[in-house]
Amino acid sequence: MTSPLGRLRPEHPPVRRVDDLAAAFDLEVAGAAAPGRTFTGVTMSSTDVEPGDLFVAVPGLKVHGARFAADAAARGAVAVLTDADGADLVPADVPVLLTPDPRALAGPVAAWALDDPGARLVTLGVTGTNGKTTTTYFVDAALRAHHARTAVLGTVELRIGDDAVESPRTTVEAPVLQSLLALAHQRGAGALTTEVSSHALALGRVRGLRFDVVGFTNLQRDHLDFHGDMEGYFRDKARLFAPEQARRGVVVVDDDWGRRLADESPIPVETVSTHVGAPQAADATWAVTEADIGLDGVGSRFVLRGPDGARHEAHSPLPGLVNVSNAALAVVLARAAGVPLDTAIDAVAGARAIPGRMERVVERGDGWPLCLVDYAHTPDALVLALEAVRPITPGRLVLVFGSDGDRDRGKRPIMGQVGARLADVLVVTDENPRSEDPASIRAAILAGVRDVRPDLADVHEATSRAQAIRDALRLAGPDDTVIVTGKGHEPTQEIAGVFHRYNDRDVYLAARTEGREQLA
Ligand SMILES: CC(=O)N[C@H]1[C@@H](OP(=O)(O)OP(=O)(O)OC[C@H]2O[C@@H](n3ccc(=O)[nH]c3=O)[C@H](O)[C@@H]2O)O[C@H](CO)[C@@H](O)[C@@H]1O[C@H](C)C(=O)N[C@@H](C)C(=O)N[C@H](CCC(=O)O)C(=O)O
Ligand SMILES: Nc1ncnc2c1ncn2[C@@H]1O[C@H](COP(=O)(O)OP(=O)(O)OP(=O)(O)O)[C@@H](O)[C@H]1O
Repeated sequence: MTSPLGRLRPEHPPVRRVDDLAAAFDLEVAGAAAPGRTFTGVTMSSTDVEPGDLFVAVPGLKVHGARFAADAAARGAVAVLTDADGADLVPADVPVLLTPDPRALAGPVAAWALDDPGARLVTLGVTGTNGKTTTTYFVDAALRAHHARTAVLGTVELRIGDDAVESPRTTVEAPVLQSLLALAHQRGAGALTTEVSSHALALGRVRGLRFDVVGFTNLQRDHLDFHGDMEGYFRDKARLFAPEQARRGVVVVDDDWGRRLADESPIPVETVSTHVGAPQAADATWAVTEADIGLDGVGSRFVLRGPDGARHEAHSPLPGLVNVSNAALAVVLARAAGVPLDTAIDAVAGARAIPGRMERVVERGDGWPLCLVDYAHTPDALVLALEAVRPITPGRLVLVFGSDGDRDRGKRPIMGQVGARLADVLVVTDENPRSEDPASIRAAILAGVRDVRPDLADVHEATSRAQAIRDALRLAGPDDTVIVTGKGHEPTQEIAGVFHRYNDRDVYLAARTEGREQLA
């Protein structure tokens, strides 16, 4: 992708005085005097500093950002906001604003500097372990049907209207979020939706923005290295449902965590039950009361019962029951954000493909199998993905997969077992080996495959991911489905510390352009 969003900053930002900032946030000014000094931007990373910026130096998990204050000043930073430890590291000629917790203040200060851009458009945030990306794209589809232009931020990309850049992470740092809100407003967007990761909530990346509506998908075991235990993980997620962070919320109550969040939420919430026949459906504000998985592979039909008891026919445009959950949540979120219900239902039904999320890259026909890309990179997600694809596969299900290096080793044989149990033909290959030996990762996966399929029938191994996809296409017939999982939209593959440009979708498309006879 090129960079049509430029520097991710608004044009002609307001000019702010450093001493006005100090007065507004009751900050002590140390170091060099600041009278008359002005700033026009805020950043937390010295490498992103532009002339005229305020540099927010936070105590990091690895290093104190103030170590880079001299670098920031050399690039044109006019003042530094930091804590007492950081202040000692700032060059004497640079004004310092002191706060005990600079990370917590980064968002509010950036919002103040840009005249609170979040208040000028409708804002939505989606959190939860799984389904954030999918739900934000469904919500965005509904918002697009109601606003002339929208923005969507998350793991896949940072998009305003039709301009997009690759995203550095699921939720950008607080000053970047505020800049994007201002830029989106400047470019005529009426609404912005962002994924909100648990890391973002723990590290204050959405502070300073009060969302109009926030949503919760589900909570499953993940990221416990960072949050400590499930209780800590839940507490961090629940921060999004605080009065200073959001006006109202929508919570999927399919799991115990969602029910607890709805019970304890200090902001008003609507609840959504998405499992047909679940006991909580009776008390939920909204409930999915019927769901038929579409056998055409295009998605599912479902019925959403509203708070007044009315039944609404709706559709999820992606396969699998999880996407009925995501679509139901998206419809209710969009309605809470002001989109008429019927408009939201129609727009979600027609949502366009989400990069790397059950993405149909090549349609079945002309001798080609149906070719999909999905981001499933955990055993649970792989089960869901393969179960969703089975009903739309008249022939054999061909799976191309691997597992990440330098990450959870325990899941590798489990991924192998899942693949061997639920797919017919396996091509085991590499994901992002990072610093590990790719062959030993594949061997760990194959050990799991062997537990289920000791003779390794229809099991193949490929040392290059692109070759693995081509092998799968060669093995697949027109009634088969090929699904490549694990990397989704990712534009690179990390091998031995080097990021190589690589994308699963591109490999499918290149093969189709070359023609089936060239696949050998
Ligand atoms: C665990 C975690 O989230 N760490 C975040 C944290 O890093 P840190 O505290 O270790 O920062 P540090 O490296 O010690 O540096 C301290 C400060 O010095 C600054 N610095 C550093 C070097 C330099 O040259 N100049 C400079 O100014 C840094 O910008 C930082 O502000 O603060 C940094 C900046 O504030 C973040 O960039 C960094 O995110 C890292 C890159 C990251 O990968 N985070 C992942 C885990 C993450 O946030 N993931 C979630 C999604 C999770 C999911 O659902 O899958 C996400 O939202 O993407
Ligand atoms: N509602 C859901 N419940 C459980 N699993 C889901 C749900 N929605 C999607 N998934 C599975 O999780 C995987 C990731 O989906 P998605 O990218 O939408 O989630 P995410 O929360 O954005 O995750 P990530 O932050 O890793 O991108 C998909 O491959 C899908 O198989």
